[in-house]
Amino acid sequence: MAKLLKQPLKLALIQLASTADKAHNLAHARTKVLEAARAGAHLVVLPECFNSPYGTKYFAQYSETLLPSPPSEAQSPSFHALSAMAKEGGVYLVGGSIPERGPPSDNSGKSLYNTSLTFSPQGELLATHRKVHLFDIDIPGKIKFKESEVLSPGNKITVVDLPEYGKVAVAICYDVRFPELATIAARKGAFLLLYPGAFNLTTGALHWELLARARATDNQVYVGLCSPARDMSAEYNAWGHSMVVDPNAAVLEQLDEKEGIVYAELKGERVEEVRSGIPLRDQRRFDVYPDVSKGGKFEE
Ligand SMILES: NC(=O)CCC(=O)C(=O)O
Repeated sequence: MAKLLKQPLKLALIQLASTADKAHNLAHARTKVLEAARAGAHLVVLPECFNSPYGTKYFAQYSETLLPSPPSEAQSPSFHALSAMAKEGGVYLVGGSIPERGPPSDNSGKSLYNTSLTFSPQGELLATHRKVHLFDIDIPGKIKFKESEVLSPGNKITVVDLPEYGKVAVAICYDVRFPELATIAARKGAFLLLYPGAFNLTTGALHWELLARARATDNQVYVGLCSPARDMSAEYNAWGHSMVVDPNAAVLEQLDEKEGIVYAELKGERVEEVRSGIPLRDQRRFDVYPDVSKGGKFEE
């Protein structure tokens, strides 16, 4: 069977310290992406909302228009900055996420999205992922957040082909809580699930590592979670702890809450070794439950 990951890949997750100043954030992201590229990274990832503060009241103010594609510099300075950093560094770049303004995807009339752009080492746009599961939670006394007050959800699963390496799935933060999305992406051949994300101090402590390791265990793939650095003067305090987990759910590297870069060397043999030791792929019972990756529906 052909390897899912064709050759070793050095992954870098940038736990970026962002501010309220978009131009500064873009310039700072460039410095860190080029640092990762100089360190030999082939695939570099930025955090969720890396160019803005994270909060429902900021999405409209920081939003950019991506359509028609490619947008002009005035429509989307972040698109152009990300494309240029990927090209300058000669790396694949998953550009975290940015607030996007676009036509509404449903009848809510809401026209803002939380959107991730992936670029090739030549600076070409390879994929766009709009956050599918919006972060709506209410834990009394701890945290209440409702992205759906202002955002529309995306409607597709995003798997990007990096021709020299293989397929990578990109989703955003709260999407990690939904195992179907990860399983469909893995069954479509992804060797790595990447989630730019900004968990908080309540759920981060409880679930961040657990979910990364769960998605790796379920699917026997690498998982990368890339957070902003924590800023206690901001309204939303990100958990940090960007991490890479291997296909057997071992945490390969993890940061604390401060700015930094996590590096990990991903190998196709490791995916194969884990899958041949515990051969879940040959043991599924699609006679008992449907194959969600083929659009199967459960019938009682
Ligand atoms: N930005 C997000 O989607 C946050 C998700 C989160 O904190 C969670 O607990 O899930």
